Amino acid sequence: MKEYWTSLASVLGVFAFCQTILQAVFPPELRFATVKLFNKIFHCFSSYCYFDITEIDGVNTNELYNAVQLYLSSSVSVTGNRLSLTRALNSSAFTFGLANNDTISDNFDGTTVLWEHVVTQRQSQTFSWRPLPEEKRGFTLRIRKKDKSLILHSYLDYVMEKANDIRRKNQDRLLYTNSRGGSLDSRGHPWESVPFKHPSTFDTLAMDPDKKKQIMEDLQDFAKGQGFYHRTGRAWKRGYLLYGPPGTGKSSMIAAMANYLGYDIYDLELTEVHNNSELRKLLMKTSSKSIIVIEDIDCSINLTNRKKTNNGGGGGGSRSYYDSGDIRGSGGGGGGGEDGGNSITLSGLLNFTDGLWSCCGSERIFVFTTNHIEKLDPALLRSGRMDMHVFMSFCSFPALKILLKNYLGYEESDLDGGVLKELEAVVDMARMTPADISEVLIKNRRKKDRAVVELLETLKIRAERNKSNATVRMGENDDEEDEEEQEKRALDSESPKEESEIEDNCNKKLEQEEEGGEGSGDEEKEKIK
Ligand SMILES: Nc1ncnc2c1ncn2[C@@H]1O[C@H](COP(=O)(O)OP(=O)(O)OP(=O)(O)O)[C@@H](O)[C@H]1O
Ligand SMILES: [Mg+2]
Repeated sequence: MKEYWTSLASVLGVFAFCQTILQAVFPPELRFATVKLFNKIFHCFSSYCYFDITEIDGVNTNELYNAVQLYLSSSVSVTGNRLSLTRALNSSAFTFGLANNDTISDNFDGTTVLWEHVVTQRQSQTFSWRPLPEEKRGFTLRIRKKDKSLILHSYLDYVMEKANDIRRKNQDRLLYTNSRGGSLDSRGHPWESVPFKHPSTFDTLAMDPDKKKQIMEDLQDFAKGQGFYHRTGRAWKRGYLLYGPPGTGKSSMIAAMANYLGYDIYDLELTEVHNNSELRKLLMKTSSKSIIVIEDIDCSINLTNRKKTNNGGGGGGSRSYYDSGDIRGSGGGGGGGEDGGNSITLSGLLNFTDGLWSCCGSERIFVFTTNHIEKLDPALLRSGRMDMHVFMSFCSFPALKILLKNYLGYEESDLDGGVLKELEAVVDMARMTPADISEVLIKNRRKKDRAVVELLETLKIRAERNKSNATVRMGENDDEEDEEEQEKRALDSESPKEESEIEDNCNKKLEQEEEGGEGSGDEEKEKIK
């Protein structure tokens, strides 16, 4: 044993001596060149090639390093013995990482590669504009020389793509706003973000199931359509215009879209943007896989400064949500179309949605919402800008069934056939929005039977009122101001008088029900189970 230690000490001694001689005799440049030469000779005889992916590239963070770290986290969590664990800000999951100087192999297209996580102490602090971490981190990728040209690029693309998927899955989606009015944050970003936690989904959205399915399929086709858009020479983006009366679910639909696709939302407040170039900068700072939203586009800026098309009374071309019913044509008037000190032009907005700049980045959805489609310039509505126009209407019978299920847990079979028929008969004529209907249901959610009775009463009264309004209107001449007033009344929530009428009717009905169904024959049978 003693001999062993003596020989080890002498070997180390000789090694240290040689090193001192080398350092003393050879200048650093020569030493460096010698090491390089040895490395070269070693690599000539090795059948592998190595790629270093450092955490910091110059002074910038290397995106590939983060991607590799995330990518490997999915496989090391299964195989590794000693792992590092992190949870990023806004993340809803833990990330496993390869421990320092540990290795892991991976398979791609039948080829095995080896990853090593290399961590070394950074030598003396060199000058830098920003403080660098004390440790130098990086990954070394080892690939067989013969496989290099075959897989390197596709493998790294695959790693990046997988990492993005993992990031999206782990991370809470974000809702961005430009409400700071053009000022930038410390990292030069014009957007502020908060975690996006809106619970609306396509399941909770009350609308015609066929229309819903069509939108969901369209979104799916878009998300999977990279190849298609590339082949057809189109920018990978899609525009949706959601229009309809207030409270019909336009904003809820945007949230459902984001939740469905897992995209972030950029809520663009146009009134906070001062000019076209600012608008362009905002666009450039959005990420792919996102939905860019402009709500109430007709109120944001004056959008008729390209050409006036729709003033002067509801001619054939203008559409509005009233077209589907029996009311009027054009909204006329400026609404909120004041410039308000900002100089965004319609052409600026058109370029934003469909100009050359709109293609920087990819996989983006533009959604505009409005209560008054007839006020928008047709240029904004054309395909390519707004590819799909979705009319969010008053509550229909299929939509009502969805609300009953979501709010009261009632399936169609849980309700009496007679009640269902009555609901179906009045719901269209009542022209109530899903927001109004959900309010009735929320109010009575502890007493489900009462909720249905009250809903039915409310619908009946609204339908009756609309019917008599329509009759009066048919008798009068079509004075525009008059119509506007009636429209307002139709959209108003029920008056106090109406409310007490509904209350009385409900109480009467429920009392009769409690009495045990002796009373009014047929009507009494039409009760909720
Ligand atoms: N189609 C719908 N399905 C389910 N809930 C709805 C629907 N429409 C409205 N609601 C309910 O009404 C509330 C208001 O809806 P939302 O904000 O989406 O309406 P909107 O069309 O965007 O209105 P506005 O035009 O005033 O912005 C939501 O919180 C939601 O609960
Ligand atoms: Mg809205």
